[in-house]
Amino acid sequence: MSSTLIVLNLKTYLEGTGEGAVKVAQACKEVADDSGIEIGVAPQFCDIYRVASQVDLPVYSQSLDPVGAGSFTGHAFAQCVKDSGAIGTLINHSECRLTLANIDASISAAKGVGFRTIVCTNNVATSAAAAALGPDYVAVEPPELIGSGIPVSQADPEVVTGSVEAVKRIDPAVQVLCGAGISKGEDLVAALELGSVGVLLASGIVKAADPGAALEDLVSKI
Ligand SMILES: O=C(CO)COP(=O)(O)O
Repeated sequence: MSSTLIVLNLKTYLEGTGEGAVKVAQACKEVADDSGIEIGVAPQFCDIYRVASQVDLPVYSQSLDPVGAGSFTGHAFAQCVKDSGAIGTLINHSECRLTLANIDASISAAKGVGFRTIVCTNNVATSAAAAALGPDYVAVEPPELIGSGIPVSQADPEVVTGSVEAVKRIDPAVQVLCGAGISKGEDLVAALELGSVGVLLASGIVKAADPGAALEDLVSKI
């Protein structure tokens, strides 16, 4: 039985010097501690160090580049992201898409530093393709539902069940998350009932008037 995972992607919703990201991460930690459910947070690169050094919570980068040390201006180098305090990374988010070759190379770079890898996909076919590259998780998020407030579990349950089936067929060790429009307790329950092991989410929590209360609601039904 896989354990439930929630990853909160902060995207570029929060301005300032990281205080907002730390505050949301603290709310995640409180809810994780109270509920026993693993919650991770993916802040902007510039906030990783601050969040990871102030909050005892798994921190992910929002992407990672397939580069080593050297002349790679403007890239996110896995070792430095790790040294900043991250334990894993999103790869190929819909808002930060990569070529197939670079998804593969980013997974290798991430694994090279012991990172947990979450490859985002947009449909069943790309979920299957991502599974063939051997990440820890595939997170299926239909782009048209991202930020819509309409949960994928309701609007497109087949993309979740189809991804779960396809991924299992390709590599049973890869686990599936789903995301897009997830914000409420019933959305998380539905996501789990569709066979995913958790959710990747953003606006429903980050933009809520009280992110802590929104997180409490998210975990309230399991
Ligand atoms: O893109 C997402 C998480 O990575 C989903 O975003 P929303 O939760 O805002 O729909």
